[in-house]
Amino acid sequence: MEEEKKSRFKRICVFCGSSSGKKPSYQEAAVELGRELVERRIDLVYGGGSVGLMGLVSQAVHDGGRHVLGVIPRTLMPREITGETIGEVRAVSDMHQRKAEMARQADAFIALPGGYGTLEELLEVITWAQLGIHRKPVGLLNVEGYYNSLLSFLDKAVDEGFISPTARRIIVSAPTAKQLVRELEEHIPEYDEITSKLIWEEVERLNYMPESDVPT
Ligand SMILES: C/C(=C\CNc1ncnc2c1ncn2[C@@H]1O[C@H](COP(=O)(O)O)[C@@H](O)[C@H]1O)CO
Repeated sequence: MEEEKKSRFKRICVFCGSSSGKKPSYQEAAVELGRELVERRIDLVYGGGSVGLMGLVSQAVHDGGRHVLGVIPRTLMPREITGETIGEVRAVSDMHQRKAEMARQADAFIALPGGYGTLEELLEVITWAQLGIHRKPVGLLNVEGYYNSLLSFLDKAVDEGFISPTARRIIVSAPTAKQLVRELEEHIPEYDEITSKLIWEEVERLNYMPESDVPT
């Protein structure tokens, strides 16, 4: 009998398209990621609802018996906009509260293919990591090279002196869910000296980002 995989993460936040994308491989990757979380006994936090890849990953985690938490702004709650959310639903007042709550609840982040919403969520948690607001790993599931042009752009930003090599290494990318989660498990975050000295009192006061108790 195969031994159950253990994880250092209790809950992972997944950002992904509210659309399904044109290639079946995007949908397969969402289901595969959900199953990988189940196999490692990791719970899910995501943007709520059942549309697009969001519905596929949340259904796979729920079907596997893990806890699913959907964080959703009240405006997006009508079912005709977002669809049915399975598992626990947490209503928040706006999109900013949603990102903060999803980040607070997670020990790591993974972005599947998606559009503006996914990119915005991904770049925000990377920016927060860069500023030392959190120390949670950030993964990019680069299905069939979907994010190659983004990764090339980030390399250009390093070459041009806008992103430090340390900050570039915040993103862990891999082509499959299995590889990505394995790499995130082993990832040791690095910090620029200046940012590691910043104290985010305001952030802590608002209870946005308490330190994760995930061992690094
Ligand atoms: C109004 C439209 C769709 C609403 N549906 C959404 N339901 C829940 N969460 C959403 C929705 N749209 C965006 N999000 C959040 O952004 C990410 C997906 O955005 P993308 O632009 O599709 O990549 C996702 O992680 C959610 O947190 C009509 O589009």
